[in-house]
Amino acid sequence: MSKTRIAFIGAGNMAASLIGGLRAKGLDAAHIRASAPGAETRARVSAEHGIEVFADNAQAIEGADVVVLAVKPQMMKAVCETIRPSLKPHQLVVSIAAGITCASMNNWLGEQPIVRCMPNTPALLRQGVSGLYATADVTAEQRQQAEELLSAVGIALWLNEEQQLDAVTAVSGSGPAYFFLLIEAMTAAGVKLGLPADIAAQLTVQTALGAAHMAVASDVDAAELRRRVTSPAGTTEAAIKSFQAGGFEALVEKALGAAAHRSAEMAEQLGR
Ligand SMILES: NC(=O)C1=CN([C@@H]2O[C@H](COP(=O)(O)OP(=O)(O)OC[C@H]3O[C@@H](n4cnc5c(N)ncnc54)[C@H](OP(=O)(O)O)[C@@H]3O)[C@@H](O)[C@H]2O)C=CC1
Ligand SMILES: O=C(O)[C@@H]1CCC=N1
Repeated sequence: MSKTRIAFIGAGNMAASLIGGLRAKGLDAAHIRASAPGAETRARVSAEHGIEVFADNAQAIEGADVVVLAVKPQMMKAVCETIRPSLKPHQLVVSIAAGITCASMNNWLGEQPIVRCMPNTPALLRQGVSGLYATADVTAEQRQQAEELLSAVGIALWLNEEQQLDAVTAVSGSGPAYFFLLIEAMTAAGVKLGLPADIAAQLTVQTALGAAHMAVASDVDAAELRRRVTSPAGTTEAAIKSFQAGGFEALVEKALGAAAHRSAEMAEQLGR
């Protein structure tokens, strides 16, 4: 990784997280470039990370080993078209865009080694998790470069089938939002039960953090950890019974199904 040259197309939230992770892992700022249309974005990312920035995407990818596409899915086609004439066959393209397939990117870019990934926003704190899929053109060295890029901001997990990225998007890509929703709902319920809002929020967030740490550190699964909190005929049992009577598991399955479906639908709508 120390010699890899990386160009980011798009310098928003996710790109800035990845750049921060790479810098923290010791990648020289001179090996990283980024492009974005907004002068403010360019000034911010350059000031924060000391990297060279460009308004022109084609200029940004000059000399790069890895080109990271970190723009919104709706921008991917247009962005691919801006870099296609300058892209060299050996340059690895890494896309983090939701719902844009490798086949679409190959149509827009020409035949090119591609790694398609789905990271998530805890990458900002280097606590992210990503799913990665590589096309057949990707070499072993390029797989390693992609893995090092994503593991600079968390855990990187390889998938054998591209379609599984729809499920990764549903579970972990969008996942932080589900936990935030639960935090919002538990805080509001705590307030309804008589707690001051700041106390309800602290109790909720620290409980989420503690539970996540336990789930990571424990050698038993989440179901067993839950059983250990749930005393027979106690308070937790009353709450869990209420969740389950409301169809909690089925609702979670339905929600994640909707996210995965939307990912596949975006591939269909935006991939042309
Ligand atoms: N947010 C999330 O939770 C996750 C997002 N993703 C994926 O990551 C990608 C980026 O998302 P995110 O970082 O949140 O988005 P942001 O909106 O924060 O960043 C998008 C960036 O793209 C730049 N951009 C827009 N048009 C162009 C162009 N023509 N050429 C070059 N750059 C351009 C924008 O520039 P400017 O700032 O100047 O407008 C901005 O810097 C998306 O595809 C999303 O699906 C993946 C996993 C999780
Ligand atoms: O909501 C979205 O479409 C993006 C992809 C995963 C998280 N945010």
